[in-house]
Amino acid sequence: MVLEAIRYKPGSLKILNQLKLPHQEEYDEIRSAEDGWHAIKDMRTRGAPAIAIVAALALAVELTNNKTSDKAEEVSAFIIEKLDYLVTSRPTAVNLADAAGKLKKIVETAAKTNGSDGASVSKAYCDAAAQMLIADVSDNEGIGKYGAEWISKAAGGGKVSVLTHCNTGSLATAGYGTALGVIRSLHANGSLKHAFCTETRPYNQGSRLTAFELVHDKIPATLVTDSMASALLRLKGPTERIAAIVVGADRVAANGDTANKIGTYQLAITAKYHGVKFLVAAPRTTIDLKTKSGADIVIEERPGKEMTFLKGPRFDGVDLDLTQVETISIAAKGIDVWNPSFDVTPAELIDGIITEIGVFEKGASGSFDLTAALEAHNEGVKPTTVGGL
Ligand SMILES: CSC[C@H]1O[C@H](OP(=O)(O)O)[C@H](O)[C@@H]1O
Repeated sequence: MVLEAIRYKPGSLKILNQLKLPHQEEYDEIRSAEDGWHAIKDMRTRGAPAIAIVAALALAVELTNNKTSDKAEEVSAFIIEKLDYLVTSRPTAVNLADAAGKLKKIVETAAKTNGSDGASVSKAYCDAAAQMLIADVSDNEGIGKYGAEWISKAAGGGKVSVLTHCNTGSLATAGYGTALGVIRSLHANGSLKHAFCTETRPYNQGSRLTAFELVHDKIPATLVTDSMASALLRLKGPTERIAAIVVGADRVAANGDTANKIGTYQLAITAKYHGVKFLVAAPRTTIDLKTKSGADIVIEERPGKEMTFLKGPRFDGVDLDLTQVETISIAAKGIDVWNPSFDVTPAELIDGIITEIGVFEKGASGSFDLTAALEAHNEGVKPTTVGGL
């Protein structure tokens, strides 16, 4: 059975409540932009691509089930206002802002079309939002293909072991995944020896979500603590040498600096120290050419209680009562808690940026110029797709 974080049909949107995984698989009904905003803010749905798609579809469901106006301009204004609100739910992942910008243009164009009315503007929006769900899966399959080819070529062929951080699979996207999509493609090609995933404190995207996906797909994998990940790169023997670390992204700046889940930067430093390839996997909708470098990326800070409370009511199969959970939290009572959700990895530590159109690598200058690379692609020049520098 395919893992679905998002279930959509015209007029109905359900999201898999990821706060309850892996213990419970429950879908929450999303009926409006407001419902969508809260689902994203609470992290019942998360992952840069999934955030954008859920936000867009939440508004689509609201438009489908609630008549707003017969006037094209009024529906256009309503949609734009709701999109501006949805973008405030989480600031770092650019996919949501990118989607909102594209959807606004579609709606403004529809409203200016001769003979348009409220219904035609609403339909133009809903059709575009629904298309995002479909396009994301095919983008991720392209990321998987190019990423697997690149890693296999860089490793000189044979089976490779790969480490990943956080969750970038079907639970972070419309399906298949980005960095986890690369692991899925390596596995499908018969090129994966072993996958390692980090637990990814404090939300535990790795131990709760990526582990869940790897077990679901029967991919040979081992869960490790965040602090152990670096030591793994020195290990020989049963783990064999890890050929690459592949991670997702929430925002890639024009120079290749990348914001991703907290803990990514230290993995990149370790990879550089041990001569292990470090790759970012993301669709082009995660590349933000307006952000010139990582210094300009806003890093979301989440509530400290996400660090000081155990997730969910169960621990090791035993129901924890609130007193026990409170005890754990008191350990942090009174102390300051800092919980940034992301960090920024400088481009100098990144060997390649895997996208659905190929792998961007640094030029002779030793740096990425994604603006030029994307312009070249638009003129028919494909990025380096296989192999090292
Ligand atoms: C393909 S998901 C990209 C990105 O999103 C995750 O963050 P969060 O779980 O807080 O939404 C993580 O940084 C992934 O790498």
